[in-house]
Amino acid sequence: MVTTISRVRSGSLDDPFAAHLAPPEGETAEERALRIAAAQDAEKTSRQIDEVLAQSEKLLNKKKRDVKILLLGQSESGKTSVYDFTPQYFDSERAAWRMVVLLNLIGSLRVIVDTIRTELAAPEFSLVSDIHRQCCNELAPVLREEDVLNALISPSKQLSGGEVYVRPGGEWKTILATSEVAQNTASVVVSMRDEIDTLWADAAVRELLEKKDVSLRDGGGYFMDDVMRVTAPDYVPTDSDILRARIKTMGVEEHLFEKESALGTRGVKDFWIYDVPGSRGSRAVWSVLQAIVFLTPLSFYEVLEEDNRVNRLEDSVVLWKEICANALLENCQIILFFNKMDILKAKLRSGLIIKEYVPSFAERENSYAGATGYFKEKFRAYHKRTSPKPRSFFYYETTAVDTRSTAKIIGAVHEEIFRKHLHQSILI
Ligand SMILES: Nc1nc2c(ncn2[C@@H]2O[C@H](COP(=O)(O)OP(=O)(O)OP(=O)(O)O)[C@@H](O)[C@H]2O)c(=O)[nH]1
Ligand SMILES: [Mg+2]
Repeated sequence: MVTTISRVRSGSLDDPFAAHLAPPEGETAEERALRIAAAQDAEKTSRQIDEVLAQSEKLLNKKKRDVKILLLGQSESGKTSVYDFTPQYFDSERAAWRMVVLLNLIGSLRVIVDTIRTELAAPEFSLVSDIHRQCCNELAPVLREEDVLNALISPSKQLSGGEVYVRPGGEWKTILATSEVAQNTASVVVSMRDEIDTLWADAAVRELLEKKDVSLRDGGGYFMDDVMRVTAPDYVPTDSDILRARIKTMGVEEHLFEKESALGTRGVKDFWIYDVPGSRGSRAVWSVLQAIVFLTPLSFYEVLEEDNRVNRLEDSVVLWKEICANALLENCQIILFFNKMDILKAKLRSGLIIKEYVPSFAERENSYAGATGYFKEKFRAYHKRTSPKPRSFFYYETTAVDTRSTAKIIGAVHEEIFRKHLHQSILI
């Protein structure tokens, strides 16, 4: 979940672009230990991702004449969503996605059961009673299935921490679709569907969740309102279920996006899209790319989940400059997507005042056009200033969850990338 900061933190910070990663003032020894432990965890995850990427590099090198596009952007920027609009892509995979939906459902159920148990353990008057305790006990076998499935598909237990990570390459889909263990999980959930639904429909439970500020609806992976539908024995996920389902990829995910055989002159055949979770990919992979699609939400009003002292937009800008300046990428097209524009519009409608977060925005028009125009110029200026040699600046405003408009934009982007690639391979 993302925390919202109320204001720019101190007068000395001009705006998010100027803020820095220094430890907070007055940090206690305990806070310091926690911060260092978190950094070490992140380092470990990043090392594992690098290993996967090193393997991918070999794969990439075999695809010399194909077009290779890397999706980049901080965690949660929309990299995976932006290519999720091709329904045919999912057709063979619905059995696996059914399991992801069920896993997401169990995840929500776990949050509910934990909240009830905590309340039951509290000494004072409680909203829930022994009936709920019994209900939670009955549901324990369902909750256990979460670990069972995670053990089946997660490459590392330590990394999962309540969230499901899978290895890249789609192998997990085959496992989920075909393994007996997964089939058994589905049967356990199906056999308890009435109990799950009853618990979710319980007024006291709803009141408790509200009182404890437990919001299950944020983000993807929310299926509680569809319990009876998604736990039907013959349930097959719809496209929109698949888009909503949430699973994290550990390492790079490779998609063969489309056969460009009609355009396949001079052996240029396919478009490969690489989706790397988190923000940074391996530098070695960069040298073989034709294009990077760089995603950033304009979330100047938010701080990073992993470090609440760093503004999210500032973090994106740091990465943007690094990408633009990198010598390995000097021939690579970099295409900027301002994503989650639906959220920005909604925030502005509900009264967001930009200059309260970005003082340098000053008296410019506090509107969607004002915001996108201002930040576009910032990104363009960094692009121009840091690129090793001149190159065009490509920029789009996107709402990745709006699949139809995104499909159009991606189509245009591919055409542009393809044209440049063809041009270059003729020159070589
Ligand atoms: N409202 C809205 N939500 C979006 C948009 N793009 C993505 N999301 C949601 O934001 C969340 C994160 O999107 P992902 O595509 O998983 O982000 P990611 O960049 O792949 O994240 P990692 O894999 O963790 O690096 C998901 O719940 C998406 O449904 C958008 O344009 N608008
Ligand atoms: Mg992703």
